[in-house]
Amino acid sequence: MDALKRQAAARALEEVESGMRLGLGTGSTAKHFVDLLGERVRAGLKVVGVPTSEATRAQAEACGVPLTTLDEIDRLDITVDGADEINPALDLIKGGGGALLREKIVASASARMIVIADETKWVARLGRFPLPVEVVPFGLAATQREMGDAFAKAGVSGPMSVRKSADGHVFVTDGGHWIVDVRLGEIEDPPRLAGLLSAIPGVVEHGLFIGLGSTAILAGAQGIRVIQRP
Ligand SMILES: O=C[C@H](O)[C@H](O)[C@H](O)COP(=O)(O)O
Repeated sequence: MDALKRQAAARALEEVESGMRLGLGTGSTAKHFVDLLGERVRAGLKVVGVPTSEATRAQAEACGVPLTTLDEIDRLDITVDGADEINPALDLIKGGGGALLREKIVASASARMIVIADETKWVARLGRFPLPVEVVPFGLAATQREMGDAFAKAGVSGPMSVRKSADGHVFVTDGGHWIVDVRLGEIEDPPRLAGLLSAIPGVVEHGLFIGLGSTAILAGAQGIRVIQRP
């Protein structure tokens, strides 16, 4: 599986040209991209990156990829990032690694978002992967009640759990927030659910990426598929 992730990352690197401003994703697949990008940078490629997490920042710095921020430049050419699920509309579930907030800000500031993944991430309908929802710790129970109402309006339901780290403590995002993972099963109308969740005050962001993915690069046993958003 790791070899497939690296193949998808290598194919995405073919889209990168000198002078580009890049969004650098987070997770085990995006990590391959940053690694391969670092090799090209050390060989002379001129790019600048905006990392989507502190983990990616540390990796990019170690690889020698020059970094900037969205305060210093206004637009990015391409963001390359992984996903937890990808559907045929190239809508995504992201946030399995907890980086969804910065990932969405960076993808939104990019002319193109290239999603890299192994074939197992491709699904007919989003929702098998628990939907991550980033929340403010204050008023958590009230926020979860409103989330439950939003799920009911969107025709889905499922148990919610506050994400824990391996050490048993509550997982805290780079932004200082918590993540509620929701096991919904198939989501019939992801754009509608995305809108309902975004309207809840205690929800900082959610892992539904609607209309952001431009291209998906999927690596599988039969080779690589490149899919453009319809
Ligand atoms: O928060 C994490 C990100 O959304 C990741 O891009 C996503 O979870 C996919 O990660 P991986 O490539 O490790 O499966």
